[in-house]
Amino acid sequence: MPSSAPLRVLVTGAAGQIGYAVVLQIAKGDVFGNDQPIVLVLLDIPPLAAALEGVKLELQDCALPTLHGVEAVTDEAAGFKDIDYAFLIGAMPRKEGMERKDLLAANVRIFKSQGQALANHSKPTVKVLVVGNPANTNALVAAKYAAGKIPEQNFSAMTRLDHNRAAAQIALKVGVPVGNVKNVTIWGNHSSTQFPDASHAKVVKDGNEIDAISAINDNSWVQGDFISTVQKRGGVIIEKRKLSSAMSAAKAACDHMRDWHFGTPSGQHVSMAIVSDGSYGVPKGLVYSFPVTVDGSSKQWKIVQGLKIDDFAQSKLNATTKELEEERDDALAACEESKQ
Ligand SMILES: NC(=O)C1=CN([C@@H]2O[C@H](COP(=O)(O)OP(=O)(O)OC[C@H]3O[C@@H](n4cnc5c(N)ncnc54)[C@H](O)[C@@H]3O)[C@@H](O)[C@H]2O)C=CC1
Ligand SMILES: O=C([O-])CC(=O)C(=O)O
Repeated sequence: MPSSAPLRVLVTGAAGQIGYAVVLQIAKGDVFGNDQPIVLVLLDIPPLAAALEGVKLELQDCALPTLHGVEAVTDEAAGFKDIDYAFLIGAMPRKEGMERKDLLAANVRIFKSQGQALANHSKPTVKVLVVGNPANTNALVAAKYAAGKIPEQNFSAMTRLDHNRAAAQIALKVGVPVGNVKNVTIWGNHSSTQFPDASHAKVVKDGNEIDAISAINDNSWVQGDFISTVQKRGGVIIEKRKLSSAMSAAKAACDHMRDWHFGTPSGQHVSMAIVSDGSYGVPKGLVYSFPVTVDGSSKQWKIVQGLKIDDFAQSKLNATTKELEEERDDALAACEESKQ
């Protein structure tokens, strides 16, 4: 039987397509465990109040022992009150032919306002995952507007979907189940400049753990199709579904938060976009995807240090850094213009 006090978990955009896919996984214990009670707080915009209420009713109808309460709200102050974890998903998705940074003007205001709401209403220990695009820069904005109240280390943006996509591509190439692949890395922005890096990954093949590079044995693929497939996967899904990834995005959000809550398995790292501390020469303050390990008891992440970066990798790191600097400058200018 559940014993500890319920965690308050906020999902924004809960009436949207990722929201609908994510809430069940959170509510049934996939993220915080089967013996951790939770109260789910669902936030969306006022025109979606009825749809949100419908999601709340369905969650009640799931009869889940871990779900101790569901609140459906359209007011930020109520939504952010005393929360322990925030899945910030609510934002406009891109359509065919757009880059994620084309969403900046529309979405950045949401994250400025939610940064302020976090500062004013949430627990100072709250852990924040930004999914809404452009995710890295939205997280930078939210962290900036919560500064002084919520430590910047508590903010992250989602590159776990890219990480999962990269592991899946390696598994398909080598012919092993995806569970046999670990330690891929996504560097930089959740955009087409990201650098999916197989060079530190390991694969279990025929019962032996070996370097993914040896198992793949095709360097032109590692430096070519592997990278471009992962970089462009979101766009391909939109082309085919006419909607952006939702099932896989929801699963990745749950993976990200589960590892933050419980810690990463020994000997494994995952990719999280977090506020750069200057590691690997990435300018401090950019929200940049790094290889990280998480200690489950302190819930603190650490950037894996000392990975070898060759000239090829460095040029990729530099390109995604440049894009993030431009996004940051555009976002901060847009925040200055919005007078709320
Ligand atoms: N980081 C990543 O890997 C991924 C990010 N995304 C992004 O996630 C976001 C959500 O995608 P979908 O669920 O497919 O979109 P959707 O359009 O189905 O749902 C978005 C929901 O957010 C709500 N919303 C808008 N403004 C809000 C606000 N201020 N407060 C609360 N809710 C608000 C909308 O009313 C809508 O219900 C998009 O920006 C999309 O590009 C999508 C896939 C992967
Ligand atoms: O591509 C998009 O716009 C949605 C997304 O972020 C992804 O699927 O990675």
